[in-house]
Amino acid sequence: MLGDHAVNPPVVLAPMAGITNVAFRRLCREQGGGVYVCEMITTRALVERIPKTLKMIAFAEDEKFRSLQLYGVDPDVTAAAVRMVGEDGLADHIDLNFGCPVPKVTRRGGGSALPWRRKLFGRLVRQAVEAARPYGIPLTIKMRKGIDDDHLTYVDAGLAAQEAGVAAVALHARTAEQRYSGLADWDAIATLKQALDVPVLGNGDIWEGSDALRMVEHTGVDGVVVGRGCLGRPWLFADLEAAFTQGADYKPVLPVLGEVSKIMSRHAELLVDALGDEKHGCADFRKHVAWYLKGFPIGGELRRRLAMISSLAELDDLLGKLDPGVPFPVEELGKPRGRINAPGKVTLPHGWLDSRDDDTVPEGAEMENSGG
Ligand SMILES: Cc1cc2nc3c(=O)[nH]c(=O)nc-3n(C[C@H](O)[C@H](O)[C@H](O)COP(=O)(O)O)c2cc1C
Repeated sequence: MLGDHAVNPPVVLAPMAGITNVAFRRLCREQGGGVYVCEMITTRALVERIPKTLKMIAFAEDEKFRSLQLYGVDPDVTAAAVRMVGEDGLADHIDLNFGCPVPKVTRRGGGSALPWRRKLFGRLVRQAVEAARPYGIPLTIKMRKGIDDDHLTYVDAGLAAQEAGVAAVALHARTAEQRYSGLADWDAIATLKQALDVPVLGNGDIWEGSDALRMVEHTGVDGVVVGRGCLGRPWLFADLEAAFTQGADYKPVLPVLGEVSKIMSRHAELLVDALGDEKHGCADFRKHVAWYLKGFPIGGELRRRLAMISSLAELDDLLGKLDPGVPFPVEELGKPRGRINAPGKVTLPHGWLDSRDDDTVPEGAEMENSGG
């Protein structure tokens, strides 16, 4: 379906803006096999060759299946971006983002707002697939259930994407209104799987290997997409591989604090390497500290100093103060982490919900900046 897979069914690292850069992808790849998607790239910024955007699509030389997520609203700009990826050989797989719920995206009609405008959505996906075809690049989409419970789109959008010729469809089984709150609706994933012939990937609330097994059993999906579960736990990919290889007999391998420290150190080193210097690498690493240490009994002062590190030597010095033998806090298993924000009304362009069949591109729809 998507390149060669070391793991069956395939495991995909969900694109996460600000997280899934070349350093984090390498860290995860060192743990297990899978498809690792880079941060979201805005189509307009790509076609305009904005240097910051081009830098974001850096792949490591040994990254065999280079996977890119594009965000666009205008079918012509998106098709141009896809052609550019093909012509310049920038990636081996393109995913289109129809899941982003943040106001700066949905108020322009993008991300999770777009599938509601079914003609525009269909045209965009069709043009993108056609643009990717000559280069043999598989194109997938990632979407939410819909805008809210009264405006669900996932079955229609899945069918339209299938007709347009996508290689697979991923569903984050929440509405945009839910953001990251509540539980993902795995029944919706099962419904989509029943409705489509192309492979369906399930996304939402995989915190442990056992969750992935349950999702596959419950929904029949062809693969799983994992987001927040690997924040501070890149070894989740080793667990997922073990779970899919060993089935119900699998037992998670839980690292002691000394092993977590080693992974933290490695992550920071990779970030310094990827971002060019200690200042930027260490600043980027700070947001990961709380995720790595969640639940471990560590004093507040040490935790605070770790979250403010500015050099690798300082990080190693502070990590050296931790007791390496402290066992993994098992009470944290299965608990949500990362972004868990409350539901909120979705900001949409004026009159968006009243005209499903309007296929004009909203004015100012294409964003200039990638990420966020
Ligand atoms: C920090 C963060 C950034 C995200 N950025 C993107 C993004 O750029 N593109 C996208 O399709 N989804 C993005 N997502 C959503 C995830 O890909 C995923 O769909 C969501 O977290 C649900 O999966 P999970 O329950 O495994 O976390 C982001 C999520 C988080 C937490």
